[in-house]
Amino acid sequence: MKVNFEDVSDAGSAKQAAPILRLDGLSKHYGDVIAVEDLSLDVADGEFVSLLGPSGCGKTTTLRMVAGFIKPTAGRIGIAGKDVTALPPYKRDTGMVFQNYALFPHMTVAENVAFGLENLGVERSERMTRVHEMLRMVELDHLSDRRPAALSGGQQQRVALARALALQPALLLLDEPFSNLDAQLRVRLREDMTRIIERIGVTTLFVTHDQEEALALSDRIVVMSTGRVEQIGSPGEIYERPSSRFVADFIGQCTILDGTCADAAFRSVNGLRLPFEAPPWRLFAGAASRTCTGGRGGRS
Ligand SMILES: Nc1ncnc2c1ncn2[C@@H]1O[C@H](COP(=O)(O)OP(=O)(O)OP(=O)(O)O)[C@@H](O)[C@H]1O
Repeated sequence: MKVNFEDVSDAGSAKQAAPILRLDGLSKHYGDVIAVEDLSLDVADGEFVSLLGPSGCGKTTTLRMVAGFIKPTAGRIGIAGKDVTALPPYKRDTGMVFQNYALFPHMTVAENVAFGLENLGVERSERMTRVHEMLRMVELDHLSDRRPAALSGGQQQRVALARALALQPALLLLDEPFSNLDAQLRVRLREDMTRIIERIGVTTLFVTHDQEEALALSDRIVVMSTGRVEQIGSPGEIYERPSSRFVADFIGQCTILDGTCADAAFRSVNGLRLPFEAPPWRLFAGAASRTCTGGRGGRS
């Protein structure tokens, strides 16, 4: 898929419904290692898109190029109507939540959430209003004076989300935010986070290697393998019409007969063997406040 990059700068004009994120031919090579190769993608306003694939497929490199922490070898990145390819992270209008929370240990919860706002020059009273609004949203207002070490993993990750959202970013970047949490907490935090993200309506790019998570949460999924895009589609499309053996294998461990996923194939989800008609997002539909039509019910 190739995109025309020229109309990104029209995002503020009346004629567009320009994407919030546009990647055009994005590549990253480390010598002979191809981390990401020729990735093009548009993410619409309010969309929740997952980068999904096995370890080493280039998900994190892609997210970090979008955030501005890694310089692409080739290609361009547009965010909210601006070519940001050459801009530093703090000028990109993104908020990021990392796998390991990345909170400042010497600061209180409120100070952590306020930190980015201070850097942006938001004045004190506005800063305090936004900090408490965000902490109320993640239900941690009562812990605003605690330091991160006195919080559980789930609470720390909610602080990290509050910190990212306090910046009111055009694009929220989530780098495996649930992977350090135990299974039960993971599901609970996932529900909380997706409810908040949906309420705010912020456009989100989410990195995960967890098929079930991607199927349950996403409007669209980008399946990657060895730096390349294998398929982009809604959870329903990816699950029911995998475009390659790799996608079929990776998404559902379905049985492949004669090169196609056979109708009789069964998929394994949480140790259960499910027939094709019971796609896994249905298992999460209630938990993740989703409809049963696939992922987030498709806002696009
Ligand atoms: N600084 C680097 N130097 C050389 N190779 C790198 C570097 N960073 C990443 N790579 C390689 O680029 C490829 C993509 O890495 P990346 O971290 O993006 O994968 P990933 O899909 O996020 O994997 P994981 O799920 O394990 O985090 C891998 O083969 C990795 O070894």
